[in-house]
Amino acid sequence: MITVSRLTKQFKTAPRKEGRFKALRAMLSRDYGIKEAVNDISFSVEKGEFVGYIGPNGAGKSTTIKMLSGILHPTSGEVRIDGLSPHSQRRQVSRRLGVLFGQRTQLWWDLPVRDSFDILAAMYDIAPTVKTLRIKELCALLEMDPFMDTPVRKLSLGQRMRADIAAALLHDPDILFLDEPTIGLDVTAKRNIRAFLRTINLELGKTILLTTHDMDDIEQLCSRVIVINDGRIGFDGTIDSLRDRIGLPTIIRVTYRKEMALPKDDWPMRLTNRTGLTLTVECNRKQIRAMDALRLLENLGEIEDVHMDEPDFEEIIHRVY
Ligand SMILES: Nc1ncnc2c1ncn2[C@@H]1O[C@H](COP(=O)(O)OP(=O)(O)OP(=O)(O)O)[C@@H](O)[C@H]1O
Repeated sequence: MITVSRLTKQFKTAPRKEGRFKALRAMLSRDYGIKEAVNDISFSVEKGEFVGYIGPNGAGKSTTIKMLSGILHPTSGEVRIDGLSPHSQRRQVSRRLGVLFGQRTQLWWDLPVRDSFDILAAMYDIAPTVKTLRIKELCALLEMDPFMDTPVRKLSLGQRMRADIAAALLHDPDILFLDEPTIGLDVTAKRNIRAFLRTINLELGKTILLTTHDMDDIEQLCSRVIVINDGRIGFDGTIDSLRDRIGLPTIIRVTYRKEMALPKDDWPMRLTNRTGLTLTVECNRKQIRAMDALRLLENLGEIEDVHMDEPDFEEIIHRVY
């Protein structure tokens, strides 16, 4: 559905510590620097996938999304959306694509939400009956009724984000590019938006590429994660395979009913603490499966309680960056 082949984007950058006009002259001459914002990346996304596209600040995420949606032209390489080029076949591609940049709104600031939707519907040539039905559905799903007649500038951030998501879905695209859809939202608003995105992915089969700095978004929504760092892809796979690759330990705390035996030296886990009848061990999922670890712990005595802490996802991502 989405194919990215050897995609590169270079930006010209003015030399530093130059005056304004010197910098301009440098841009026009050959005396400028080159920033490789995206450097030879390739990946493809199948229909119905929910992919997290993550990386530290300045890694090249927005630049990629802009090339994928036809806003920016690649320096080299190719993007295909359903076999079409987002740049040369922009109109056809835009019918299949919904794009959201969470930091900016695509709605008209001074107009009521309803009027913004009307303009967008006209731009996408949506028939009036279809438009009415779709707005009604989106209104119900995103609970927008209370603010449909409010000017966009008066909406809370959570309301504005819901209206923007509805705007991106108004023409019923199959593919969604979401750049920071939960930025700045409170816990409840985030939870509601995640639930909505999960529904449209699972029940309506929308293909979603999500850029976010919120690792809970990724962990709760994405079946696959692509990590970009300094313009290059550093990882592409499932969250579980990312956990395995980084290899942070799972921590298991076991409380026994009565005095237990202690592990032998050749144990495949590390005993980190013993307090009374409680043992804390670290095990690496690459070396031992959780079920096997529990079996070994059972051999030491009768277990009363088990607590298992998976490595923190933020910590895993921190190691990848
Ligand atoms: N128009 C431009 N001209 C010059 N450099 C640019 C331009 N746009 C982006 N860059 C540079 O390209 C790099 C990648 O930027 P991009 O906005 O894609 O990063 P990002 O991963 O989206 O970052 P963030 O998480 O902070 O939004 C950065 O170093 C940025 O400064």
